[in-house]
Amino acid sequence: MTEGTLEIDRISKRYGAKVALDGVSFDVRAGELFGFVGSNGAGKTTTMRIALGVLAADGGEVRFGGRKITHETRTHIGYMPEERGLYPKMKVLDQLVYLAELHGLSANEAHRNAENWIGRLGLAERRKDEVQKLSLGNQQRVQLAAALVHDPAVLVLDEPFSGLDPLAVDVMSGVLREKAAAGVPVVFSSHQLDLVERLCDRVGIIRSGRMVAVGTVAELTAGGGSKLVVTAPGAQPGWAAGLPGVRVLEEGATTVLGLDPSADDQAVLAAALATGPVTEFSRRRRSLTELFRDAVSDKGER
Ligand SMILES: Nc1ncnc2c1ncn2[C@@H]1O[C@H](COP(=O)(O)OP(=O)(O)OP(=O)(O)O)[C@@H](O)[C@H]1O
Repeated sequence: MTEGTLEIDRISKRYGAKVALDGVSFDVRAGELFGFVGSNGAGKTTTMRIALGVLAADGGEVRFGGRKITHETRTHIGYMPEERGLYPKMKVLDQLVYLAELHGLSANEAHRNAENWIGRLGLAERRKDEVQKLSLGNQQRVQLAAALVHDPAVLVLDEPFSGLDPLAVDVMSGVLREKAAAGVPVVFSSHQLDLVERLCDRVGIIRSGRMVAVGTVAELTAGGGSKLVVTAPGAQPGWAAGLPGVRVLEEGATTVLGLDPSADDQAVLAAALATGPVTEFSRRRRSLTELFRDAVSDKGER
């Protein structure tokens, strides 16, 4: 299957009277790692299940490479469900081989791929163990291997990082980046916003079944002014009060100032220098976490 963009186009879904998705659209481009974030119950799992085709949308369409996803193209998607879907009593290697064969690989290819991912994901010593006897983190590694074992053209992962230790997070991050670099559109949901900010090329924020922001982290955090961190050891409290477009957010050994887009940072530097030496003067843009709080504030989801 060739490279392409995964397009989620105006999908909607109701559960009875509850509107879970209301015209959700976003693209995950070939070679892109896309972070899908939103509060509990915002609609992430519903969107991903529809993208995979295990759940039917009431409206809208999902396309890959310009074509509507069909039963055949669906087998080219690697999916990691939130409710981990492994066979508890099956051994790790047997399970991966079985899943690869189910996706149409020959016995030889299935074995080769299964052993490859077992090695890559640090599961070599567990390959003959039943899945149910593994720790949760290792079960998750097997689940990732299960999503990858058939060489998918698209990866859709529901909270792949939850419950992983820092080393496993590094392994997972590396594998996802590598797949993206190989031209696979990769979308994953997560509540770990620092990780999403660090890892993803683009991010989409969903709130109550609607996309409220889509873009690179730099694009999304560019608006709304920025912060300046100033350390001027000789400064007296109130040194920055009254500077145009400047709000004092924190004052102490280090002062944190909120700057409106119109504020003149050089005037702030001059005011700081007027108090004596300045040992730190740096801009800090909004973090994804701050942006997220603003984007989803004032309403719970459930
Ligand atoms: N099978 C179902 N029947 C009825 N309502 C459902 C069903 N599945 C999900 N919902 C509702 O649809 C909304 C979206 O749920 P969804 O699981 O997609 O959210 P989510 O963003 O994945 O949440 P979380 O971060 O908690 O996993 C929620 O209000 C949820 O209660």
